[in-house]
Amino acid sequence: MNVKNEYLLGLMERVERRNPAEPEFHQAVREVLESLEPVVEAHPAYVKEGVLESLVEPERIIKFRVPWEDDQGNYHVNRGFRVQFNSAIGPYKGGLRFHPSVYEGIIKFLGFEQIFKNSLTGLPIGGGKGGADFDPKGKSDAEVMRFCQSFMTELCKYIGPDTDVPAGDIGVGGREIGYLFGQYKRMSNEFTGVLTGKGLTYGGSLVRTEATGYGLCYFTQNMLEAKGKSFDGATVCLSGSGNVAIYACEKATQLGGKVVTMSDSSGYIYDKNGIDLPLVKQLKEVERKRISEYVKAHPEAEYHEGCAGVWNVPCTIALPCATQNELNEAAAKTLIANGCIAVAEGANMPCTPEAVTAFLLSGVQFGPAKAANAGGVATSALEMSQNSMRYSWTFEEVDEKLKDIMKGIYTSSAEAAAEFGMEGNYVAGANIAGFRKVADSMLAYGLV
Ligand SMILES: NC(=O)C1=CN([C@@H]2O[C@H](COP(=O)(O)OP(=O)(O)OC[C@H]3O[C@@H](n4cnc5c(N)ncnc54)[C@H](OP(=O)(O)O)[C@@H]3O)[C@@H](O)[C@H]2O)C=CC1
Ligand SMILES: O=C(O)CCC(=O)C(=O)O
Repeated sequence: MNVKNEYLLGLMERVERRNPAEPEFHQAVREVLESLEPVVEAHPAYVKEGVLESLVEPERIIKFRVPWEDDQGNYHVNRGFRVQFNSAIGPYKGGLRFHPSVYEGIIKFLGFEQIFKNSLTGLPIGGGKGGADFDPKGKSDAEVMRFCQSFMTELCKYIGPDTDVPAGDIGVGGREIGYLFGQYKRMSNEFTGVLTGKGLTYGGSLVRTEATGYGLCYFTQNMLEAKGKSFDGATVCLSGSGNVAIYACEKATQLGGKVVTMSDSSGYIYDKNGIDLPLVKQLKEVERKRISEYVKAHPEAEYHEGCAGVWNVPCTIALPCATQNELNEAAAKTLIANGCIAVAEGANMPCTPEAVTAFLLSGVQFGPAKAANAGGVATSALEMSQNSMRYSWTFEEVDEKLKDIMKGIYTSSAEAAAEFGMEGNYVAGANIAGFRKVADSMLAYGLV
């Protein structure tokens, strides 16, 4: 770990020892602890009163069996998780991921990141995350429904509108949230804002679908403006073709950029004329097909097997929006050599630590996930507010609030970095700004 502070070195060693074989969780904790070195030295109470030790330990981990039946009558058992990481500043809040790669370490890394991200939004939401090692890909709607109902039959015992409010993430979109919400309502006999990302007919918020991708572009726009730059005329490379990627593509295009790539876990497309987004929406949101199908309608575009190659395409702005550790040091160096000036993380932790270091050292503006993709959870918190008020804001009202929140996140990250002599380092700035509000609340509570 890149710090001299003995306490932080010891704490990191303890995290690795107590959470073996969870490299993603170690990576997320290491990055935050590195950023906190100057804060801890300036404020010894955070160490003396055990705040940091508590912060790296989830308040609660729920792990459960999810039995379900497929359309052929075969039985399956998956594993479900909810990590309720930190409720110092509000009810646990964070998405559910359904993907075969899910295990406890992935959910812990995501839940840990969520603590700081949620704090940065300025809204009263704690950090949590959940999911299952279930793969919705290739399953029928009926199979997904049965899985979601079984998952919620257990999860409903531990969540509630003032306790823990899950939402979507990889593999959990509007369809899954509908099935999950329906089952919660049935089990609890209450119509309550217990999930976000709900459909507009049953308590969802306008802009929540678009929010993570739009917010990512608003954050990037703030970052670019600080250097007198903008999206206008920029070539943009995007990875992923799910919820975050689709709406990042839409907003980047509206702001004057030309998005030329998108990907899925099989490969990527390159369309030098700019991505045909209505086609991608049809393929991905409606037909649930592979991104390779794009070139059938656009033979002038290219499809390449292997998603990592997307970063070889020259661009001015790169927005990784697929998954963790998808952009490594070699890819970062290629982007830098090709003239990329800004990278902002739509996915959670998509850049490896070595890639982040390469960007920071070369002067590429870098927006870390905790700050750059916080628009999704911020709009979820706005959905919670609307549910509590039994009221709905217009699209324009929510979009304005989202813009203000992203500007606030940019400003607090930039100011915290500058305060500790790391101007322009938004990684350190976001970690410090997100940490302080949570840590000061924990100090106020005493040892709990
Ligand atoms: N949805 C939200 O509001 C938020 C999401 N995020 C983060 O954004 C990222 C994307 O989430 P979201 O768009 O919601 O998820 P979706 O399930 O809608 O889309 C995920 C996309 O990423 C691709 N992908 C998934 N796993 C891999 C992999 N191992 N390698 C390459 N590509 C992969 C998928 O391809 P394929 O279909 O082939 O699997 C798909 O294109 C995640 O890191 C998530 O945690 C962050 C903040 C909020
Ligand atoms: O909207 C939410 O509550 C969850 C968003 C999320 O999972 C994330 O920010 O990674």
